[in-house]
Amino acid sequence: MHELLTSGEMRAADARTIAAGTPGRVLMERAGRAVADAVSARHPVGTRVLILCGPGNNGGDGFVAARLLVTRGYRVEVALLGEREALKGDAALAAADWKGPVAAAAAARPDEARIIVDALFGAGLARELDGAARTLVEAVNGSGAHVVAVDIPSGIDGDSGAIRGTGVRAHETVTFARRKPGHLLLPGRLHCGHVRVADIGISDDVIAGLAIGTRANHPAWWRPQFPVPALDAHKYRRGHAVVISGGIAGTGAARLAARGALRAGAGLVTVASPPAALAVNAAQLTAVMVRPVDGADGLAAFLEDSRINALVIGPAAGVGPATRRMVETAAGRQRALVLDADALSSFAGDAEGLRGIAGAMGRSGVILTPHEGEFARIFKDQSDVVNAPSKLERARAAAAATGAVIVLKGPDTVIAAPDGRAAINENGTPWLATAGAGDVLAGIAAGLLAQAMPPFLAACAAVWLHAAAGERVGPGLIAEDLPEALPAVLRDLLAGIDE
Ligand SMILES: NC(=O)C1=CN([C@@H]2O[C@H](COP(=O)(O)OP(=O)(O)OC[C@H]3O[C@@H](n4cnc5c(N)ncnc54)[C@H](O)[C@@H]3O)[C@@H](O)[C@H]2O)[C@@H](O)CC1
Ligand SMILES: Nc1ncnc2c1ncn2[C@@H]1O[C@H](COP(=O)(O)OP(=O)(O)O)[C@@H](O)[C@H]1O
Ligand SMILES: [K+]
Repeated sequence: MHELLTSGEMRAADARTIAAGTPGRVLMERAGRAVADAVSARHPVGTRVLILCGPGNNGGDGFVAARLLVTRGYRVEVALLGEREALKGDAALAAADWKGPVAAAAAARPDEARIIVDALFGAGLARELDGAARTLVEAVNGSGAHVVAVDIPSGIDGDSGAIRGTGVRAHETVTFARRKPGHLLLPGRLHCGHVRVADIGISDDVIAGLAIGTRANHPAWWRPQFPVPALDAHKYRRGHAVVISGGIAGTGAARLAARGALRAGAGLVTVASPPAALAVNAAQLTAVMVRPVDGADGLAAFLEDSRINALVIGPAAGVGPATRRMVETAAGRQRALVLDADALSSFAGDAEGLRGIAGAMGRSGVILTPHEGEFARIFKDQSDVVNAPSKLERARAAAAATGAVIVLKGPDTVIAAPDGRAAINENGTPWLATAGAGDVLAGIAAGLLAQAMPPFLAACAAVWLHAAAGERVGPGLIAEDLPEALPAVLRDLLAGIDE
């Protein structure tokens, strides 16, 4: 149920269902019924409902909802954007079954409605809203009515979440079969309100047959591979993660990451500290160990210990050749890697260099955790990456370009694998927008890599756990709280209580 369908994939699902014997008009009837159900679930019979229908099948769903709501006793008004004679196919059939008046869109009075059903544009949105469509959407947004969007708020691009000209701000959205990327990606998500998925008879088999590559990031699909210590576990079986510390004025970030890795379950975690910062690190670490490691040569010597199997490089590490050499040293010794912050900025404009790193890693895997600023810095010369049509596709293109798992952070974090799989995260809280939160995320990812979780799933799990920890702490959250919130999050996760 967590697949996210593009408009093209939804069309394919529709076509396959119709080919298997369910007429399109029946799908539309079920879609319209789900919209009518959403209205009648919350609003008393007799309430005035304005249904705004567009020129395509989204409008057809609106005509069905109008007919059903009248039979249930609602005071329904229908306004159509475009000419009734221009309606085609199932939408024309649905309009013919509506026996009430149809006003022109220009005559609609959104400000007088209690409820507005937005059935203007759905998956067929093809360009920016302008003219009458734009005026109507702006009137809806200014109306104060409760707005129910059909499929996706009109003006929101279902594939990218972008606003095309202007976009309806809905209180709830009823979509069909599965959600679409635009329901999760910003700014689309902010326009959708509560999203409910209605079953209109597109089967799970049809969806499975489409081999959908994008999902909402949900534990259901990575929990089976989530590392849980066996009865006879010992710490070395749970992996040894290492975090490279910055210099004397920049040690906190590494400690945050290290604490995240330890709480995520790595058996041992060591902060590898420049000798000059050793005392600062040592004074503040207990369960996390600390070792003096001097530059790339020091790291090479430290990595003689083959039990060290995952590293975080980047938090407060410093931008420049010294950090790059650390990354190259770790990659050459085929340890799983999480590259964050300064390690990413050390590859500004050099996606090719990162590709070399991922190429040197063999099967160990590398996870890159850029925020938007770092992402833009790395890929500034890769127009196919920076100009991809959505955050989802940018992350996917970046993963393909580097051969690394990409975690493109933010309120709608996208996790993408080089093989094209991608997940959009939806849990979390804006309280995570605080210094050091990203360092903890890098550490959690490394903790899972140390326990041999496959890199893409480890990245998905880390993002979800980090966000769930953020939700649990909530107001007042500081980065130090996140590792400490993990035990309760993990307990619920492993008990199957999904947040
Ligand atoms: N695919 C499916 O499985 C199902 C689809 N259904 C509905 O069908 C919708 C998709 O229908 P369509 O493909 O007909 O597309 P839409 O109804 O979303 O929009 C297409 C129409 O809008 C016009 N248009 C697009 N962008 C415009 C703009 N910016 N300004 C003015 N006009 C614009 C197009 O010329 C076309 O006439 C879905 O969103 C859903 O609501 C449902 O009936 C149930 C089944
Ligand atoms: N508004 C938000 N809602 C949810 N999560 C957020 C929001 N803003 C930031 N985050 C998350 O917080 C973390 C911040 O990381 P980052 O930008 O690297 O900050 P820092 O470098 O200070 O640690 C990321 O995991 C990001 O996804
Ligand atoms: K709509």
